[in-house]
Amino acid sequence: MGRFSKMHGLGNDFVVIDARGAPLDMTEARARAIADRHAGIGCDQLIIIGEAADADVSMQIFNADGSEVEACGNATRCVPLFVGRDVTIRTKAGLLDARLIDGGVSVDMGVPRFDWDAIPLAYPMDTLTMGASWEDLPAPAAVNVGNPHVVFFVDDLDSVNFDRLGPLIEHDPLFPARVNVNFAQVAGDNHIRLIVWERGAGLTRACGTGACATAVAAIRRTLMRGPVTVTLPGGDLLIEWTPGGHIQMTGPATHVFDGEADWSRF
Ligand SMILES: N[C@H](CCC[C@H](N)C(=O)O)C(=O)O
Repeated sequence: MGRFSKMHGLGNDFVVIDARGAPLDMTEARARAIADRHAGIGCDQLIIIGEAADADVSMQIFNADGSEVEACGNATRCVPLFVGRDVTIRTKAGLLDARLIDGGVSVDMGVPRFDWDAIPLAYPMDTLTMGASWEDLPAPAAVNVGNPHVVFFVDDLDSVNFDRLGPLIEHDPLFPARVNVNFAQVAGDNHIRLIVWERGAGLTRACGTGACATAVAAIRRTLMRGPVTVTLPGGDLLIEWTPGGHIQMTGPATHVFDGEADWSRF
């Protein structure tokens, strides 16, 4: 039997497995089965905490479709709560520092990247205002914050057909690694409303890396100076970034319950 914790960051929910001392051979199929909300435990992402030679812990991230990915902002905020102290985390995207603060967690999410081949895109293109369009959406920005994001700034977020445009753009051949699709509306000085169709998970109640990518794109486009409050369906994140620097993301993390499961059954 293996122990796990059910956790979430603003409603973006996770099954977090402690594999320190007991490495777990996770496959895409097994991750998909665990994440399944009908036949499994159910989550947006499956998170495996392991040992690391160069950090306090390692973190593996699997989307609900089973795909293993590089970064997950909301889950990164859950790790210090799970471990019980401030931690440096080894991820596929690099080393991340996460520390407990009054009422939440603050994470250094590293330096964003903007080159077309760092997003990645299938061919060279400006990533501040992309030369690509989908139906009546405006030209987006693209940002890599450990994982790939495309950001559309729209005038009326509530009029966007997320369920149609989300998967259409996620799977567009312009994005050889697929992409997380961010629909953003400027809501005031240093305030953005955001809804994210996540790569490998669909619409979620929050996306931490999406909030980072969107705030960075807004500052790059001089729509605001920051720090930026990003309001997602599940609540608010504070994103701080100045060009050339690291992104600092601050927000809540929630532990819901602990459980046990026989992973060989999935
Ligand atoms: N769907 C993302 C991973 C989870 C990101 C999100 N849950 C967050 O909080 O950053 C991807 O495929 O890159």
